[in-house]
Amino acid sequence: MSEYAIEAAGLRRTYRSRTGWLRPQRREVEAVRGVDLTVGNGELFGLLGPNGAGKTTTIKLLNTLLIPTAGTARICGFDVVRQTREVRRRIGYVFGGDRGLYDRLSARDNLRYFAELYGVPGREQKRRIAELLELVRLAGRENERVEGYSRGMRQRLHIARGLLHRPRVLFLDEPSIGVDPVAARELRQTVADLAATGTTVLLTTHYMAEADELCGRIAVIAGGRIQALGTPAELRHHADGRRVLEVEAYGVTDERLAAIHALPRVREASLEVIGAAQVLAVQSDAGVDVQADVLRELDGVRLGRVTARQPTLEDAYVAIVNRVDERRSPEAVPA
Ligand SMILES: Nc1ncnc2c1ncn2[C@@H]1O[C@H](COP(=O)(O)OP(=O)(O)OP(=O)(O)O)[C@@H](O)[C@H]1O
Repeated sequence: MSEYAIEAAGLRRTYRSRTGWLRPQRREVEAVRGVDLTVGNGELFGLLGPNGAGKTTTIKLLNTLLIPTAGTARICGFDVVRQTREVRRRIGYVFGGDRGLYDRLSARDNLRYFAELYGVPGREQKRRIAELLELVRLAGRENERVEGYSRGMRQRLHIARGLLHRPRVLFLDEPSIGVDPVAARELRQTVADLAATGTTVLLTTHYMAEADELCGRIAVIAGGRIQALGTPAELRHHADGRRVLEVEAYGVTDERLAAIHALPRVREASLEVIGAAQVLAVQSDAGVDVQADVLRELDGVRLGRVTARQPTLEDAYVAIVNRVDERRSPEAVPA
């Protein structure tokens, strides 16, 4: 058995497309710009990054759905371009959202159908399906039609589907997208249980908290490149020596956020929407108090609590990703 479940070296992918009708222009988007990565057998590895960072493209290169423009990748030692069949036998792919299941069928019948499709031998099907229903905590609900399932239950059923043929490596692309917080917690439990069975999991997510809770190591990807890679504790160091001012607000515009970010002693400024409120997090160097400057920029905006706190992993993530935005070359170049 290969030492690594996933290996990527210099992986690149450029999309070429045409835009415009009257004066068509060829455009190239370098979605993945040289990714080097190794994931050990049985690891639960997170790929984290903002929209358009290149996460899905990276996954599709690794799971043989896209061919790399350059570079190589191996799954369990098999080359994703030259040994696709060997690779496909060893991988499962589950993506977010709730398409791809048969609503009129029960969970069990969905799994039976896909087991047939994936060539799971008849005598094994029953046991495997029962095992998986147990793993994704749908045992007891397996005879109900999927149309009555919540999003979280559907997502867990998707995971079961992706595991029917006992893949060594499971790609989980944004599993918690559109799922409510309680269901997301159940989903995280399923992913943790799955990793405990020894399956290697590559998980992509927008949510740092999710990656922090689940993953042994995380790669932060932005602008098509890995910007930082390590355990959650190691990544946290990217915000060492910072302090964070947190302001609850209602109605901060993009312009105001940009103005705060541009303040001379501000290192980062980010905005998160939590229910009806916005939470503005402003990073500065540890010894620097930017509160007065920030509040001046927020003049006229309704504010709630203002607190100073130590940086979290989320702040480290913002620092890593913003660093990229600042020095980023244009993403699309006319061909
Ligand atoms: N089929 C395609 N044709 C052209 N450009 C594409 C295509 N798919 C993705 N892109 C572009 O490639 C870049 C990376 O996209 P990708 O979907 O890999 O990012 P992502 O990190 O998965 O983002 P998200 O979190 O939004 O899904 C983006 O700029 C995107 O617009």
